[in-house]
Amino acid sequence: GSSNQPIGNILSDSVESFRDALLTAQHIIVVAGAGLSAASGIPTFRGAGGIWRSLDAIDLATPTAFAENPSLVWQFYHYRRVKALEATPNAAHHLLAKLTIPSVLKSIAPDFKTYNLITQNVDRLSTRAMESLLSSPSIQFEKRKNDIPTVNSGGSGGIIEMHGRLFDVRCSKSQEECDWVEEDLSNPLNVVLGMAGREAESYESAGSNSSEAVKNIPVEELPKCKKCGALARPGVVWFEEKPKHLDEINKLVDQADVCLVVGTSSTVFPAASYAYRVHKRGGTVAVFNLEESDGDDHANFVFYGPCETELPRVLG
Ligand SMILES: CC(C)NC(=O)[C@H](Cc1c[nH]c2ccccc12)NC(=O)[C@H](CCCC/N=C(/NCCC(=O)O)S[C@H]1O[C@H](COP(=O)(O)OP(=O)(O)OC[C@H]2O[C@@H](n3cnc4c(N)ncnc43)[C@H](O)[C@@H]2O)[C@@H](O)[C@H]1O)NC(=O)OCc1ccccc1
Ligand SMILES: [Zn+2]
Repeated sequence: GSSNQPIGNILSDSVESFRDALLTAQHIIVVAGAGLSAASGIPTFRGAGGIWRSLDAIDLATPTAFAENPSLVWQFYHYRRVKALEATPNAAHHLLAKLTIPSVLKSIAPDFKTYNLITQNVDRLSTRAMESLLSSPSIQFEKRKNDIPTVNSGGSGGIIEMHGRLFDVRCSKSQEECDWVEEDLSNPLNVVLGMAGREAESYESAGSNSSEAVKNIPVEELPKCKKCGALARPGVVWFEEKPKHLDEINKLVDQADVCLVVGTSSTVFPAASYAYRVHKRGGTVAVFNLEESDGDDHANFVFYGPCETELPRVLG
């Protein structure tokens, strides 16, 4: 573990001991981050992945950046929409989805009552993994046997997208002023963004990652609210903005006795505080990460390596 390990926080990587802890688990939560989608080709925020057109992703995901340059921020999110549409869920997404099947989860956590995924990712890959699970033949049989949860069915089996959804488009006015929002999977989202994206790609393939590739799209050509005609924005939660579903999440965090921390650097709050809260109450925390992260400080177990192989190895 990292040098500033608090005294007494013995970190184990024993699959056996972790599986033992699951035998008495009742309320299981998973807190996931960009590392969950890394194997699907979605860049993470840290390292090279976090740089778009030589701009830091974290600086673009703010209300200020959008107010100052909506053209730039829309091209950033359009790029991520294209990436996320081209991507497919990986083994880690599928494993976490499969655990929503009671008979599957019971085989490793016989006493479980609730299981919920709290994701910081906006790429919709966990939902797609769930949708393909629900449409798979074996599930149809299981469905008839006992009630399979639908996505976000409150209580258990839910996928909670606390930082919003990349494919949601909403009015840029405040909720109170205009509550228009719709999920729009069209690619491109609009012609101008499509053209800008394609031109940028030619830049990129010419090896220059420069901000020159960013077009200056007039605001009136950017996506519009279909209710009041105002400028629209991506339906994600930007820094300084209140995350979604906080009440439901806080209830789940307060009752959880097992928390899996998957592919997150545990640096963005309040998401980074959940494992700590479970650990402080004597719950079991297991971190799945390629490498050491701040999450190790409040964990009992750590499984270093790609989560797309470690999750199936430890929980499959
Ligand atoms: C930078 C940080 C210090 N700042 C914050 O936390 C801020 C401010 C703050 C609030 N409270 C605090 C307390 C202390 C300090 C600061 C704060 N928080 C906020 O602003 C939040 C909102 C934060 C949400 C911002 N939106 C995102 N995303 C959506 C948009 C978009 O995506 O564009 S955050 C975004 O960045 C974060 C990136 O972190 P990760 O997902 O973990 O990704 P990262 O690249 O960092 O790490 C990847 C990890 O995976 C590992 N990995 C890689 N590959 C693999 C692999 N294959 N397998 C396993 N692991 C792997 C790597 O090793 C690495 O560890 C995610 O949360 C992601 O969603 N809002 C808020 O607090 O509002 C107030 C409020 C509260 C209540 C009521 C009213 C108002
Ligand atoms: Zn509107």
